[in-house]
Amino acid sequence: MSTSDLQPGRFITLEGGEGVGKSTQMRRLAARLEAHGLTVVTTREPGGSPKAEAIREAILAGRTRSFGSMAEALLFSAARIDHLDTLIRPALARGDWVICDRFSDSTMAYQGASGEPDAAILRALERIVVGDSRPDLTLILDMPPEVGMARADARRQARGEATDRFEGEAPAFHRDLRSRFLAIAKAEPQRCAVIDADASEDEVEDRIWREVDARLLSKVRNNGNDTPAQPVDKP
Ligand SMILES: Nc1ncnc2c1ncn2[C@@H]1O[C@H](COP(=O)(O)OP(=O)(O)O)[C@@H](O)[C@H]1O
Ligand SMILES: Cc1cn([C@H]2C[C@H](O)[C@@H](COP(=O)(O)OP(=O)(O)O)O2)c(=O)[nH]c1=O
Repeated sequence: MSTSDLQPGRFITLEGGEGVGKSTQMRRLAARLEAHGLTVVTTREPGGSPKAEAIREAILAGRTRSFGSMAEALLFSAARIDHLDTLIRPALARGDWVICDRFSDSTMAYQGASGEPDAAILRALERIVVGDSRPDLTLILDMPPEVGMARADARRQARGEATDRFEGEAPAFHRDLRSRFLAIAKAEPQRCAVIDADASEDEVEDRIWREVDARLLSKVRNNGNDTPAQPVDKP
C-alpha cells in the first residue's frame, strides 16, 4: 500500500552530543519519509520559531551563562513553549511528520550535566512545558565524545565559526552528557532508540531507517495495530 495517506503525524526527535550527525541525519530521514509521500517538517532546538531563535542566539553566544544552569533551563523551556505552540503542534495537527534536531532530552542531559537543577526539577519542568506533546520516537545518536567533538571542530573551522556556549565545555562534561543520554534511553526504551553513529553517513541512515520503519511506519500502516507489517520499500 502507498504510505501517502498515512495519518496522523508523528513526532521524531534526534538527540546526542556535539557533532554526532543529527543535522545530517535529519535531512536524510526527511528525504526518505518524503519519498514515501509523507509531508515532513524539519526543525531544531533551541530555536525553530522566531522568538525561540532569539533566545537561541542569546544562549549560544554565552550571554546567559552567568545566570546559572537553572535559569538557562528556564530559557530553553521558554523557547520550547513558543516552538511547540507556533510550529510543532500545528504541524502535527495537520498530519505532518515533524523531525526536531534536539528537544527536551537535551535539557535533561545538558542542564543536568551543568550542575544546578536536579533531575526531579528538570522532569517537572518538562511535564509543564511539553505536556502531551512527547516525541513518538527519539533517536539517540551515540559515539565516543572525542569523535563527535573532532567532527564539530572540523565543521566549525570549515565555516569559520566560533566555539559556542557548550562546545567549549571540558571533555569530562561531554563524557557525562553521553552517559546521561544513554540513561534516558535505558529508562524509556519504548520511546528511545540508541543508534551507533560512529559509522558512515549511509550506514547511520540505514540504522535510523530500520528503527523508524519498525517502530512507526509499520504501526501506522496497520492503523495502530501492533501486528508486523510489510517493510516499507527503500527509495
Ligand atoms: N557519519 C559521518 N561520518 C563522518 N562525518 C560526518 C558523519 N555525519 C556527519 N558528519 C560530518 O560531521 C559534522 C557534524 O555533523 P552534523 O550533522 O552537523 O552534527 P550535529 O548536528 O549532531 O552537530 C559535519 O561536518 C558533517 O558533515
Ligand atoms: C535544546 C537544548 C540544547 N542545548 C545545547 C546543546 C548544544 O550545545 C546547543 C545547540 O547548539 P547547536 O548548534 O544546535 O548544536 P549541535 O549542532 O551540537 O546540535 O545547545 C542545551 O544545552 N539544552 C537544550 O535544551
